[in-house]
Amino acid sequence: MNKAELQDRMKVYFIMGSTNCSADAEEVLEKALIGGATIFQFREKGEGCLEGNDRIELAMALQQICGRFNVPFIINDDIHLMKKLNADGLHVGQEDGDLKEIRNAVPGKLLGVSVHNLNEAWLALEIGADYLGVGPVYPTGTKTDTRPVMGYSVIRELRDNGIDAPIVGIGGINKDNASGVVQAGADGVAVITAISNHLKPAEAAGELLKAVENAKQNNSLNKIIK
Ligand SMILES: Cc1ncc(COP(=O)(O)OP(=O)(O)O)c(N)n1
Ligand SMILES: Cc1ncsc1CCOP(=O)(O)O
Ligand SMILES: [Mg+2]
Repeated sequence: MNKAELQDRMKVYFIMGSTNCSADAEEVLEKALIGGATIFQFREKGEGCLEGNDRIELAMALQQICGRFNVPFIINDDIHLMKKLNADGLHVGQEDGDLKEIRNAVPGKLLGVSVHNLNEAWLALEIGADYLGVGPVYPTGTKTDTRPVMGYSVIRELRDNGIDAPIVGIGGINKDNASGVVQAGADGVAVITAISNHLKPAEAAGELLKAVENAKQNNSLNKIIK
C-alpha cells in the first residue's frame, strides 16, 4: 500500500476487542465496516478478555469480516498472532519492545507505532514505521495506563516539524470533536468506544467518516486560500 492509500485508510481507524462492546463483536465490526470504517485493529485486552483458542478464533472471524470488505486487518501488540493469521499489520506502543526488532520481525507488513512527542515520532519513522498513532488527544475511559492527555498540540507539532507520515489521533474521539484532530494535521481518527459502544455502530462510523472528510476538505480549501 502506498503512502496516499494508507493516509486514506487512516480516516476512520476502528479498534476493538470483545471487552469493548456489549453486543456481539462480529456484528459490531460488520456494522462498523458497512458504515464506513476504513481500517480495523484487533485489540483483545483488559479484564475478562478472551484468551487462548477463543482469542484466536475471534481474531480469525474478525479478519474474515475485514476480508469481505477489503479493509486492512491489524493486530495490536502480538507479533505471534499477527504472523499466525498473516494479518495485514501490527500496532505497537513505546512499551511493547524494541521497535527495530519488531520492524525486522514483520517485514512487508504495515507497522503502526504509538508516539507522544517529536522525538518518539522521528525514532519510529527511522526504524520504518508506516504510520503513527498519537494520543490520548482527549480523556479516555477505555485505557487507564495512558500518557497525559495532550490535546491537539503534539499532532500540530509533528506536522510543523516536517513529519509527513500518516497520522491518526486517538483517545476520547467522537463525531463532535473529530474535526479538531484533522484540523491539527491528522489523517484521521482512531476510536474504540465511539463505535463499539454505540447502539448503531454503522451510524457511528458513518458520522465519523463524514466529520473527517469535511475537516479534510476544509483543510484543503484553507491551503488554497492561503
Ligand atoms: C492506532 C493506535 N494508536 C495508538 C494505540 C495505543 O497503543 P499502545 O500505546 O501500545 O497501547 P495499547 O493499545 O497496546 O494498550 C493503538 N492501539 N492504536
Ligand atoms: C488504545 C488507546 N491508546 C491511547 S487512548 C486509547 C483508548 C482509545 O479508546 P476510546 O476511543 O474509547 O477513547
Ligand atoms: Mg501496545
